[in-house]
This record gives sequence, structure tokens and C-alpha cells, in this order.
Amino acid sequence: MKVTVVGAGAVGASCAEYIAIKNFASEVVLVDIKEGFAEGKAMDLMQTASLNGFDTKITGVTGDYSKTAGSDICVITSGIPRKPGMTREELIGINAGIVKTVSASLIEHSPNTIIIVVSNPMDTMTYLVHKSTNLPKNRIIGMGGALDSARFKYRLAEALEAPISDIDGMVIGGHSDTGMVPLTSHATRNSVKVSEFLSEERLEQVAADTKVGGATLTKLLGTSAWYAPGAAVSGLVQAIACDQKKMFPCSTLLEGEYELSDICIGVPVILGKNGIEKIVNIPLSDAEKAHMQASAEGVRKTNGLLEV
Ligand SMILES: NC(=O)c1ccc[n+]([C@@H]2O[C@H](COP(=O)([O-])OP(=O)(O)OC[C@H]3O[C@@H](n4cnc5c(N)ncnc54)[C@H](O)[C@@H]3O)[C@@H](O)[C@H]2O)c1
Ligand SMILES: O=C(O)C[C@H](O)C(=O)O
Repeated sequence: MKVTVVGAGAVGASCAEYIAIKNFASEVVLVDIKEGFAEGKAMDLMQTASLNGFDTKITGVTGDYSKTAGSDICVITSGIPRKPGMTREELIGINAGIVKTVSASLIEHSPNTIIIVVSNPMDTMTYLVHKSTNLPKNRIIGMGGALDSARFKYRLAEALEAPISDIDGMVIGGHSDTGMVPLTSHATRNSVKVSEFLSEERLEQVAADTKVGGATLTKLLGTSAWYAPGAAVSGLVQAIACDQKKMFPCSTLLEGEYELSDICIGVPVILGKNGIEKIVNIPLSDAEKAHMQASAEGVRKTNGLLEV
């Protein structure tokens, strides 16, 4: 199993590290545009192999896509992150060009690859990969919901004063400060609905904190987060590489599901060796349906800024 990660910055390196530590891939190739950067990150990570006990071979290259040839999975993290006070949507001007060029180079050398898009604004960048390549829809996956769901579970555990392993919950919708739809009505603590333990006001606070999860970290860190994003990507990569048939919310092209078409937005999907093997339709409350439609409007507005 060969995995390429483009962008050896904060998220790309974290993603490569988690993939290596989980020890399921034979090879990870890191690519960056900055001379020597990916090579340096790869060497540093390889020097953790004997300490962390993994056999994954990590190499780094500066813009040489021939070294990515035959990748089963390619992750795109290249592009600029936001600074405090910015929205993800403001990154479109620079990141759209990067994502378009990078996806073309990846497919040229790995025509059968599955692409995972991470660069922001992620739903629109995922849609851009659809519009600018000929890859079938099951092989284009946007990562956002897996991360947002991890943050939702963190906030629920905090509110419940419970261990995170007790909590289950999912966030669908657009990966943006206003577009996320935390599915509070479906969230549980050991199969008991969280609404049994928390007031409506407290649950609203949990949802609000979840939606601004990325902005909160950006304010604290001065740039956006990387540990949880890297871990979330590695979870998707592992589900595909190991044909796990696991369910994650991912951004995918909808064709009528959730009453939406011609848009990439986060919905539950089954991930296996073919990438997105199924889009799962789950019942939504009227309020969740309305949030999903409003979220889609936001994503469409950003998609409208694309020049494809
Ligand atoms: N979808 C998500 O959930 C999620 C989570 C976190 C970050 N992100 C996004 O991921 C992106 C990367 O974030 P980061 O914190 O790693 O940023 P970073 O600045 O640390 O790393 C980005 C890297 O991309 C490289 N790069 C730029 N143009 C390139 C090109 N054409 N080819 C190859 N490499 C190129 C840069 O040199 C840099 O090393 C940002 O757009 C950020 O908003 C998304
Ligand atoms: O917040 C950001 O801009 C980065 C990423 O989308 C995140 O949610 O951490």
C-alpha cells in the first residue's frame, strides 16, 4: 500500500506520522514545493521508526511527482492555512490553483488512485477535483466531518464529564464555521441519547463550540490545527487501505441524496478499498434538514467563486 501526502506542512506531516505509527502502509511519499522540506520531514519521521516501532518507509521529494507513481491513495494538504480572524472560504483564491495543479500531477502518475482532499475550503476543493479531473466520484473524498465529529465528541464528553470512549456522535454538512450540522439528536453515551443527560441549552452550547472548533484553535495557535486533522485523515486512509467498511462523514458528490445535487458536502459514507462504497441515508429531524439545506447554500456560494 503506497500513500502519497502532498504538503509536508503541519497537517501533511502529522498525517504521515499517524499513518506510519499505525503501521498498515508499506510506503508514504511526502511531496512539498519548498526545496528540501519534505525530504527533511521524511528523514526526521524515519528517525522515529525504531522508537515508535513502525516499518512504513517514508520518503520526501520536492515537486518530483514521478516518485509518487502507483500510489493507491493520495492526500492533498498543500495550500495555505487560515490565520486568526479569517474564514476557511477566504483561502480559495490561493488554494484552488494549488489543488487543481496538484490533483492533475497526482493522477498523471497514479491514474487509479483515490484522492483525499484536505486543503480548505475543503468542500469546494473537493468539488473542484470533481470538475477538473475524470476520476469517478467514489475516488474523490473530502476530509472534514471525521475531524468535526471528533471535536463534537470531545465537547460532549466535556459537558457530560464522561470519558470520550463513552461517546458517539457525528457532524455532517459543510466544513465551515457556520455550515457544520452536529447531529445532537443522534448522539449517545453508551447508546443512551445525550439529551437524557444534558439540557437543550447545554446541547446548543456543545453544538456551537463544535462548529467553531477550528477557529478556536486557530486563535490559540496563530495558525490552524494539525494533530486532530492528521489523525482524522489517517483514519480515512486506514479504512480504505485495510478495506474496513467503516462509516465516516465525508464530503462527497451528491446526486439527489439528502435532497441535494451537484455539490460536495459532508454526509455519512462507508469507506473501503474502493473509496466511498456507499452513501448512507440517515433520518434527520426537520431542524437538521433545514440546517443541511442552509449549509449547502453556503457551500454553493463558495463553489460559485471557482473558475472551472
Ligand atoms: N479539511 C480539514 O479538516 C483541514 C484541517 C486542517 C487544515 N486544513 C487545511 O489544510 C491546508 C494545510 O494546512 P497546514 O496547517 O498543513 O499548512 P502548512 O502551511 O503548515 O503546510 C502547507 C504546505 O503546503 C505546501 N505547498 C504549498 N503549495 C504547494 C504545492 N503547489 N505543491 C506542494 N506543496 C505545496 C507548503 O510549502 C507547506 O509546506 C490548509 O489549507 C488548511 O486550511 C484542512
Ligand atoms: O480551522 C481551519 O481553518 C483548519 C481546519 O479546517 C480545522 O477545522 O482545523
